Amino acid sequence: MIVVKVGGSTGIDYDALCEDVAALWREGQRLVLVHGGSAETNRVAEALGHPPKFVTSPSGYTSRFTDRETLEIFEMVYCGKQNKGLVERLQRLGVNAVGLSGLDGRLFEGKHKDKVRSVEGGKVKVLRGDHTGTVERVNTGLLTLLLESGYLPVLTPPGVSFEGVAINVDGDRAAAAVAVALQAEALLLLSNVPGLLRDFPDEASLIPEIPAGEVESYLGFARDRMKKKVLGAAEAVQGGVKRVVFGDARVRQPVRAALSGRGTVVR
Ligand SMILES: Nc1ncnc2c1ncn2[C@@H]1O[C@H](COP(=O)(O)OP(=O)(O)OP(=O)(O)O)[C@@H](O)[C@H]1O
Repeated sequence: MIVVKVGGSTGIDYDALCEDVAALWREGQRLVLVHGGSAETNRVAEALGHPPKFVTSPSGYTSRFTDRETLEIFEMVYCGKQNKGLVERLQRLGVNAVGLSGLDGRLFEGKHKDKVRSVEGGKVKVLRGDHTGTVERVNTGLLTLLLESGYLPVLTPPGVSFEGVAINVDGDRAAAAVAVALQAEALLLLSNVPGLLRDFPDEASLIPEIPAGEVESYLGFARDRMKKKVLGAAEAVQGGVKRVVFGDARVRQPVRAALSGRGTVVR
């Protein structure tokens, strides 16, 4: 079992990704696909007159402030355009893909965080009305049911709170939770960079390998949202996933490339 998370940043080649996924699936590789949609969500939010707002916590993590309207735009893009775009590509390639959000069947369940602390102009402010959370429980039973019946699950945030409210969860960390829940042999986090760069955006500064026990000490190289990927990788290896790869989703055969060790390999 492998879990592949493909981001939603600009430059990602979704056709190449789906061709690779479909070929591997036909060869018998069990797989779950998780995806993002941040760039398109920003574009649609601007177009709808509700521009995105990002907050940086005192510990340096950046996240989308998700009020109810943002959550609805987020769902339109993640559960709509992005999810169905991937499912359609896979269906055209003969793979019976099923697209679900973390709300469906309580696939990604966690605690609703209504408040977020944000550093603005050197001061810490508390913002209320946030719909975010962290995945604490994965509905493994539903995933197994689908996989055992021959369906390829294509999963996306949002998740669901214990009270049944939609919450924006980080896609990389959700993918890590799925990989741990399914005891996957590998988690591939594919985005629009070659891997974790020591000196972002210099692509020649790729870090080829990170020992599993030292992932968190590499957080310092990651800026803004890359930090969540590094955190997700740490959570996956701590949860028993043997290998995590930060790979490039702009290339042909991006899944095979990451599986063969191209990118940043954590093990
Ligand atoms: N040290 C670094 N190495 C590589 N990328 C970095 C680094 N620091 C910051 N980044 C940024 O992290 C981005 C990848 O994270 P991001 O969450 O934006 O991507 P994604 O997973 O494709 O999107 P989504 O949030 O839609 O799933 C890169 O596009 C890059 O701009």
